[in-house]
Amino acid sequence: MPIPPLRERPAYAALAEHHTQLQHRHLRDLFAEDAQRGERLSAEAAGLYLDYSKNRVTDQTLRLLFDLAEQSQLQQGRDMMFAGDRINVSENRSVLHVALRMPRDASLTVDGVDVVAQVHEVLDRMADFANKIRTGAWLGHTGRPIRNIVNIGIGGSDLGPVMAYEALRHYTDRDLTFRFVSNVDATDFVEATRDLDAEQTLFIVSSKTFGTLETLTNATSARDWLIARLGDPAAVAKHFVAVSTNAERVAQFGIDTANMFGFWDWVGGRYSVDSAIGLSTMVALGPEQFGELLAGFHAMDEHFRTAPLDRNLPALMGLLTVWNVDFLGAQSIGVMPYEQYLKRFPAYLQQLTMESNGKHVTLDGTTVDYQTGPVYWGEPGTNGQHSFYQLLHQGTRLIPVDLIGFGRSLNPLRDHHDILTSNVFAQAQALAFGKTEQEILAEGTSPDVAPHRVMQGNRPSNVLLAETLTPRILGALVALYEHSVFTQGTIWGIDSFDQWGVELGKVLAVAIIPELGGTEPALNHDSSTNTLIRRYRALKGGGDHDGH
Ligand SMILES: O=P(O)(O)OC[C@H]1O[C@](O)(CO)[C@@H](O)[C@@H]1O
Repeated sequence: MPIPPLRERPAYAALAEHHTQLQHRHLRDLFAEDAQRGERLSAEAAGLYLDYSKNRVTDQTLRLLFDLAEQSQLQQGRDMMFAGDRINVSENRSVLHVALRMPRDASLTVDGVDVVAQVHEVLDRMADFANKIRTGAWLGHTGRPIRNIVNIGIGGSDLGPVMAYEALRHYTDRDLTFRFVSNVDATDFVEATRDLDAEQTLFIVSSKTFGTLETLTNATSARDWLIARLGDPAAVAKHFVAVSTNAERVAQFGIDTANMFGFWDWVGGRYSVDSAIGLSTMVALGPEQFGELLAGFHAMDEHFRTAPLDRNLPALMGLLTVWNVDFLGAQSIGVMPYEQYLKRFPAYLQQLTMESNGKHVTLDGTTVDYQTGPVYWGEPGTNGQHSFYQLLHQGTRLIPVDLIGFGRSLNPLRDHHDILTSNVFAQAQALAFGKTEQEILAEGTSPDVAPHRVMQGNRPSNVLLAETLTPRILGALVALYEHSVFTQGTIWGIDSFDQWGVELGKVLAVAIIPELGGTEPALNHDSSTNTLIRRYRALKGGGDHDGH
C-alpha cells in the first residue's frame, strides 16, 4: 500500500493537534505528575541504556509517534533493508551495511549471491593481513617490518577509521603508529608523514570509488614520498594496499589487486567503517577485537529488527528526533560524549546523519513541506560546558542534546570519573528543569540581576549510559545512530542513502583547477568567482589581481 505524504498521514495531524495542547506543559510538570517517569521512559539494548524521559513527551505523544511509524511503514521499510531490497532508489542499490556484521553462519542471498559468505571471505583476508603486520611478518621493501600505518581516504573512508581508532585506542597495539590523511591541503599529508621512516611505513589507500580527487592526490604524493626515500618504484608493492570497490582503478594506480580488500556498492561510504574500510582499525585492534566491534553492531541490528517500537532504542531516538525537529522546531542536535576517547564521534556522526538526511525531496522526487535532517554537532564532555553550553541553557533556540556517559573509565585516576559523570546528570537536569525567578530571588539575588540568571529549562535531552567503552559498545553505539537515521529518513520519506548534493561542488572545482594557473584563460563564471580567481592568482604570485 502506498504511503501518503507525511502531512496526510493521520498520526501527523494528530501530533500537530497534540502539540498545541502540550506546548505549554513544562518538563517540571511532567516529572511532578509521574514519580516513575525517569524509570518508565527508558529502554535498554546491546549494553546501552537510554533515558529519554527528559524529552517533552507524554505517553500520548509516544503513542502517536508509534502510530506515525506504523503509517510510515517503518517496520516494512526496515525489513526491506535487511532483505537487500533496493531501497536506495536514486542509485538503484541495496543498503546492506547490516550484512557486514552478520555472523559467519548466517546467510543472505541477494541477486543470487550469498553476501554474508562474501563478507567473511574479505574479513578473513583482512585478518590474515592484520596479523602479518602486527607480528612483523609483513616486511617492507628493505626487509624491515612495518610499524607505521597511514590511512589515506576522505569522508566515510576517513571518518570511520579515524573515529574508531581514537575511540578504541585503549585496545590498540601501542608499538604501531597510526596516522590518517584526508584533506587535500598538503599540510595534512606533510605533517602526518614528517617523522615517519619510509622503510617501516605502509599506506592504506581507502576509497570506495577510487576516483575521489582528494584521496588520489594524497595517494600520489604518498607514492612520490616513498619512492623518493626508498629510491625504487618497486617499493610500492610492499608499502601500499588498497580498500575499494573498483579493482580496475586500483590497478591503474599501480597497486597490485592481490593487495586490495574489496567491498560492494551496497555499502554506503558513511556506513562502511565495519567493511574493509575498517582495515586500519583491524590492524590496530587485532582481528579478535574487530570481531567484538562487529558483534556490537550486530547486537543492535538484531534489537532494531526485532524489538517492539516502545522498547526499540533506534526507533525511539529516531521518532523523538522527528518530534523535536518537526513539531518543536529544533534545527540542530548536539551530541556530547563524556568520554575523551569519543572525541571524533560527533564529527563521524555529522557525515552519517547529515549526508543521509540532508534531503529536500521525497523518494518520488516531490519537494517536502516539512523539515528533514537537523544539523548534528558536538564536542566531548565538560569542554563544551565551558564554551557553548551557555547558549543551550539560556539562548533563544531549542537544541536537544544526547549526552553519552559510562560507568567506568578506561583510565581510572583519583575521582576524575565521578566528577566527569556528575556533569552528565547535572547538565541533563539543568536543561530540563532550569531555575525559576522565584528560586533565584529566594537565594537573595537582587531583582535587577535575577532575570539574567533565570534558566527556563524545558530543553530536551537523551542520556545514553554504558558500562565502559569497549569495541562491542562502540559497535552498538554506531549502529544505534545508523538505525535512528534510518527511522528518521523513513518517516520523512526521503532517500537516506544517496548524496547527490556533494557532486556539484566537485564538478565546479574540477573546472576551476586549470584556471588557477598564472596566466589567464578566459574566465566565464559569475563576477564574484572571476574576481576571486584573479585575486588568488595575484596572491600566489601570478600578478593579475586587477583583472588582467
Ligand atoms: O570512498 P570514496 O569513494 O573516496 O568517497 C569518499 C566520500 O565521498 C563522498 O562521496 C562525498 O563526497 C562520501 O559519501 C564518501 O564517503
